[in-house]
Amino acid sequence: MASLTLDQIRLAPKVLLHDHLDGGLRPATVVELADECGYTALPTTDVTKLGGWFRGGAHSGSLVRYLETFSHTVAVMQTPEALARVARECAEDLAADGIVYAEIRFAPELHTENGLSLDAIVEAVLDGLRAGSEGTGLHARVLCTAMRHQARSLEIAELAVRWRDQGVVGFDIAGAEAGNPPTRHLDAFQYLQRANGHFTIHAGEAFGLPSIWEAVQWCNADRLGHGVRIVDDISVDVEGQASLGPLANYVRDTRVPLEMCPSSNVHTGAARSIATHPIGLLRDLRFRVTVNTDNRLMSDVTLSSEFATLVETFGYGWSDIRWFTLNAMKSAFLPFDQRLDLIDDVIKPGFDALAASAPGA
Ligand SMILES: O=c1[nH]cnc2c1ncn2[C@H]1C[C@H](O)[C@@H](CO)O1
Ligand SMILES: [Zn+2]
Repeated sequence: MASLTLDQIRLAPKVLLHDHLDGGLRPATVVELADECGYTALPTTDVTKLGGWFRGGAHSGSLVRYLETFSHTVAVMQTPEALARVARECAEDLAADGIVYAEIRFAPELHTENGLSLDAIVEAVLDGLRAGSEGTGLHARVLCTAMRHQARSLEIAELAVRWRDQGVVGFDIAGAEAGNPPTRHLDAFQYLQRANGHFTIHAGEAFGLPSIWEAVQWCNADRLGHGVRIVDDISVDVEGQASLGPLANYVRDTRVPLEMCPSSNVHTGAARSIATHPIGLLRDLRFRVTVNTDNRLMSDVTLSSEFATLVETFGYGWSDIRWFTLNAMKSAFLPFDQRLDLIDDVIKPGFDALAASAPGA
């Protein structure tokens, strides 16, 4: 049977849980905003070349080098207008890709260079997302990220709780993983638990099982950002029989959602290739796997292109994309009744209609 095309996948009602606002700018917007705010350190102001530069810098095989490219996007996101524009365009781009629910994350503490307050930063992003989603099928929400090498996580967790009824649905920590374990921010995670808040933790990307173990067993993370290194606790024998260690069993048994970002993992060196990416094994073993973009600009992906790559590599069809999508919607930090409404009224009917009209695989 013919495999699904990118255009077909674009039509599917998809869900995105892991996407960085400062990793998803349009190259033309970076150039225009740099011009407006007088930022002169861009490697080039040629839009095509700049897009290529971000890809080239990001595909370095090192998370630390990958993260260096963000200095340019963050530099041009220092006013309410710039933040709102980037957020509006983000929502427009996700809606155009057929996404019906998205959690967009960013680190407010990175946008204070001109003296903006953390609240003003969140407000501008929420305004932009609202404007870009209007009239589309997209429901956009925000996760406030704290940078794991800094010491503002409790403050950012409090910020997330302060804005929780206005579009912020959770918290995250990101940045260089090695040397900055999740327990460094235990007070923020404990505060969020007392406040009945939700959070995900980037763990098991550039560092292995100890990071995942801390995120799950010390910090009580609701979800794991990436979590690819959970495969280090799984062995597969010559007959293809998998056996799981205690942490892998725990993660699967308790249905901890894994926010997997295959292309980003290849670019940062967390996986050697898409074909050898643990997502294939983890999907077969029925972990609660979701598919995500991470950074659309740096990794040059959309959620649809990411699915198309998986279709090509693993031979996935509609039923697999639907499974990943339902996993993602079930794992969203949106209230249960709203998750259910999107599943019953949008996602299931959408996939049923597509499978009937374009049976592909
Ligand atoms: O994949 C990632 N791992 C760790 N940190 C990341 C990743 N992608 C983006 N970040 C960082 C860089 C951004 O400036 C920050 C907030 O979005 O999060
Ligand atoms: Zn990320």
